[in-house]
Amino acid sequence: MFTTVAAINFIVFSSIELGLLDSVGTILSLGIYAWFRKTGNVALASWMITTAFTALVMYFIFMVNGTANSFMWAILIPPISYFLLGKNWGTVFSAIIFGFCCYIAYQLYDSQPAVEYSLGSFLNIVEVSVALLLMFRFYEGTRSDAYQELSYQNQKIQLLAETDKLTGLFNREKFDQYLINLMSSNDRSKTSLSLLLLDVDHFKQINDSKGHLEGDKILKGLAEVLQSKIRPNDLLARWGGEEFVVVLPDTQVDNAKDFAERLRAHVEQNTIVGVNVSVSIGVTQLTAHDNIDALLSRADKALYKAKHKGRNRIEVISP
Ligand SMILES: Nc1nc2c(ncn2[C@@H]2O[C@H](COP(=O)(O)OP(=O)(O)OP(=O)(O)O)[C@@H](O)[C@H]2O)c(=O)[nH]1
Repeated sequence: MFTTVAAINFIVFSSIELGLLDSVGTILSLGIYAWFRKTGNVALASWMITTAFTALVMYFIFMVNGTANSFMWAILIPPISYFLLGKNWGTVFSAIIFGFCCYIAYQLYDSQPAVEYSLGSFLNIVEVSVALLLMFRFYEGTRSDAYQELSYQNQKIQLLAETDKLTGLFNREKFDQYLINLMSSNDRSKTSLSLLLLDVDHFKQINDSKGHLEGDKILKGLAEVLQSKIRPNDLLARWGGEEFVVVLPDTQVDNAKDFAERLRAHVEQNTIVGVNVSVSIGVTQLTAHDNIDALLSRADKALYKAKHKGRNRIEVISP
């Protein structure tokens, strides 16, 4: 920008002084940029640019004594200083430049100069307008890029916060949240909602004989099997350890029992990553007066019953 303005001043106005001033601006900008590329010191480069630009603008306004719409150049200081130095120093630099303009304007007011409108006045308006336009375009670009990046990172954090790392299923927090929402949604889904609590049998023995890593693979494999068996509206989550929970909306307990039996049989009849495993499942249904704890406690009792009765089976506790 300085180079263009310097050329205009040298060629159009034949003004050595203004041309030199803008050449100093060009040299300073290039010097600071080169220094920044070498050191990567953003903070100091921002200070140097803002200070140099503010000083040059003040000197220019002083030199032409506020004539020819030279005050326009002061408008560029707030966007530059706020963007590069932040809220506090942006305010300081803006106050300095506007205070300085008021001072010069006050002198002019006293001396009551003739109103003049020259090619210089016009070019000052054009140059500052173009600079402002480019500056705000750049700011908006960086703002929307930052916003997009932030949204993306937020989504990632949200996903991490509600996902179980090993299986990729929803975790217990997400499960709680989902169930609370579902239970408060409407009465019909409230009372026809069933829940399965599923636990791998003798998993400690599997871990002991095959190793913890193999145990992890089995949990992952089981999660995939369960996921492939549920409906799109059902929710499968890892309850913790070797326990999984399945929420079946719009499902009466008899249907939930049949589904649980099919799941159990499927696991029994197929190997998971080459290992024979079995699961026990506790089944129950939500009542109109249940809260989450009461519902889960019933499912847990049903699961305990299944374990107690020999494992690899399902047990139902109806409300
Ligand atoms: N590999 C692996 N093991 C886990 C994980 N979470 C819990 N476990 C193991 O799961 C086993 C659960 O053991 P128990 O609670 O005694 O239950 P169990 O051996 O399955 O016996 P029953 O439930 O009574 O049939 C423990 O050995 C835990 O270390 C995990 O993320 N990965």
